[in-house]
Amino acid sequence: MQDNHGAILLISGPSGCGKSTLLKEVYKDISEYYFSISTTTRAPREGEKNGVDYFFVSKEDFEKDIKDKNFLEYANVHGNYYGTSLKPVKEALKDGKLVIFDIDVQGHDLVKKTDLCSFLTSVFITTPTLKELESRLNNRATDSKDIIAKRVKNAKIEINSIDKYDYFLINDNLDDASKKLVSIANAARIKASLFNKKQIISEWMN
Ligand SMILES: Nc1ncnc2c1ncn2[C@@H]1O[C@H](COP(=O)(O)OP(=O)(O)OP(=O)(O)O)[C@@H](O)[C@H]1O
Ligand SMILES: Nc1nc2c(ncn2[C@@H]2O[C@H](COP(=O)(O)O)[C@@H](O)[C@H]2O)c(=O)[nH]1
Repeated sequence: MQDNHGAILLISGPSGCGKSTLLKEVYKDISEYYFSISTTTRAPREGEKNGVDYFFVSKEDFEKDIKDKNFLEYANVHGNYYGTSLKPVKEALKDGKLVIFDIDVQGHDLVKKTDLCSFLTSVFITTPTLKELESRLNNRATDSKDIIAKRVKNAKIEINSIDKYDYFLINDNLDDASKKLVSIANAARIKASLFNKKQIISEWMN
């Protein structure tokens, strides 16, 4: 019986709640993972590297990828395209890796509709308050006032999707939140391994 199962850990949450910061902490404590690097039409921020943070592409190239069916999911988020490439995700799952998605609520809904949903564990992350979210976006100082206002406005819409997720995590104290996320990542592998139920039942019956 195969015991090397792939799994998907999908995290969403309003811009600035600390998803990337939390993931950096989690990577210190988990192994055999693959972070799905998204493709986006957003301009790179200072310090962001192509192929590390995102694959930064033009709108035309993104639309060609849509046409060629290269995405598992894609969405317009805060005015730009973002998408998850299907091929590397499938390969990582085949290799038994824990595949990590940092995607928005629309992407979550779309992944849930695909045949990869059996591998999925999802977590919605927030700050304790909306004020704290705004303050983190301001302190991060990577976006203009207009962009921050748009992201805070969208946060109020995104929070309504909270009940669609398996877990809800408040990123208040970073250390506490990252420990909880490590536990969820480990549970995600166990959940995906239950996929083998049918195989076990059929072995018992034959
Ligand atoms: N627990 C925390 N307490 C205080 N500040 C935090 C905490 N976690 C993250 N931050 C800070 O909040 C800011 C936003 O964090 P981060 O960039 O990780 O958010 P994000 O959810 O990945 O945002 P986006 O969706 O825009 O990519 C950063 O400046 C980060 O240092
Ligand atoms: N539906 C998707 N959403 C994605 C993807 N990659 C990132 N995101 C989400 O976009 C926002 C904004 O990110 P930022 O880097 O511009 O601050 C954030 O909520 C991400 O989770 C994707 O491939 N698909």
